[in-house]
Amino acid sequence: MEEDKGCFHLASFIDQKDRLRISRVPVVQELARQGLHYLPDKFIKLRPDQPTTPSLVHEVNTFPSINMAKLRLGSEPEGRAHELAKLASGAQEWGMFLITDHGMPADVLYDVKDVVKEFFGLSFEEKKASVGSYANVDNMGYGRNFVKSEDQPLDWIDRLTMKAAPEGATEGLHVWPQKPNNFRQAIEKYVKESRKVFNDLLEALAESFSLERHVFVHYFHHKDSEVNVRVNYYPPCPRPDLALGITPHTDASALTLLMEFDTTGGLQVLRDRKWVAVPWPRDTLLVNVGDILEIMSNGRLKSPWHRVVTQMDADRFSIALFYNPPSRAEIEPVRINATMEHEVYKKVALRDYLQHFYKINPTSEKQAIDFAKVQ
Ligand SMILES: O=C(O)CCC(=O)C(=O)O
Ligand SMILES: [Fe+2]
Repeated sequence: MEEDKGCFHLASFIDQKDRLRISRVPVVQELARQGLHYLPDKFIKLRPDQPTTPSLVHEVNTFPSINMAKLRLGSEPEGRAHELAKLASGAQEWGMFLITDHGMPADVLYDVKDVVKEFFGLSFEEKKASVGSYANVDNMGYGRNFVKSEDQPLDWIDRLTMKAAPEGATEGLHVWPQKPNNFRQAIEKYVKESRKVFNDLLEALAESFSLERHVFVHYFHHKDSEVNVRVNYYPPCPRPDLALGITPHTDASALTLLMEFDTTGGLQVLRDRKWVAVPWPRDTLLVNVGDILEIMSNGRLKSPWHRVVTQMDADRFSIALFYNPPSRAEIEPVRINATMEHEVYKKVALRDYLQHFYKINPTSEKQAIDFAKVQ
C-alpha cells in the first residue's frame, strides 16, 4: 500500500553541511485513515525491549491536584496555606500538577474542543487551504515539530501551531485556520482566560517558596508576553508499542497549560528513571513547568522530561498553551540572598535560549537547559 498518497507536510531543516533541506513528512491522520495494519519504518521510535507501557503507577494518589479557588488571595487562610504548601511540594516533586476550580468558563473550553475537532475533521486539502504551513517561521502553521533530518524517526502526530499573543504576532501570516470561521475567536477567548490562571499560579508559586509574590509574574506584561498555542492530534496508531506521539522533551515555556480530549491517557513523565503514566482525569486541566521557569526559579522547580504514547483504537487531542515573557527579555534566576544561595543558573536572553533549544532538540535526554547553567 502506498504510504502517504501524496499527503505530506513540508518540513525544512539545516543539514550537517549547513544547507537548507526540505523534507516531506507523511500526514499521520491520512495514514490512519487508510487503516494501516503496520507501522511505516520511519515512525519506529522504540525497540521492542523498550516498551511504551509505563511502569505500574503506585503514586496515583499522590499526584498533585491544586484547587485554584483556595489559592486566591482572600480565601480562607488555613485552607490557602495548605494549598500553597501542596502546590510547592507537588510542583517540585513532579514538575506538573492538575488544576481544579480554575474559574475557566465551561463554554470557553467547550468551544475550543469544538473548533479543533471541526478543523481536524476537514479533508487534508481543506485543512491546507484553511491554514498555511511554515516550517521556517517559528514552527508555526499546520505541520510538524522538530524535524531535523531525512532519516530521523518521526512522531505519530499532526499539529497546528499559532502565536496567540502578543497582539499582532502573526500579522501577515496565514497561520490561523480560516475554517471553521470561529476558530481564532474560540482559541483567543481561551487564551485570555488562561492568562489569569497562569498569573495566579506564578504568584502562588513565588509565595509558596517564600519569595516576593511578583518575582516571576513581573516578566509577563499583558501587552508583550507570549502565548503560543499548539494543537496536537494523535490519530489511532497501528503499533503503539513501537511509536511515540511526541518524543521525550521539556517545554520551552515558563508554564504550559494542557487540555486533552477525546480520550484520556497518553502523557507520561519520567520519574526516578521510569516512565509513569500521568493520572489525568477527564475534563481536568494540567499545568507543567517549562525550562524558563526552571531557570527563573534557579532550579527550585524542574521542567519534567515527558513524552506522549499513542493508542490503537482511539483519537486523542491535546492543546498546549505555552506562556513566556517577551523573547527580547533577559531572564534572571531569583536570589533570596545573593551571596548565600548557590547559583545554578545564570542570566540569559530568552531569545538566545529559545534559539538554542530549537537548534539542539530533539535530544535523547534533558540537555538544552545546560545552556543556562553556571559552569
Ligand atoms: O499531549 C499531551 O498530553 C502533551 C503534549 C506536550 O507535551 C506538548 O505539546 O508539549
Ligand atoms: Fe510538552
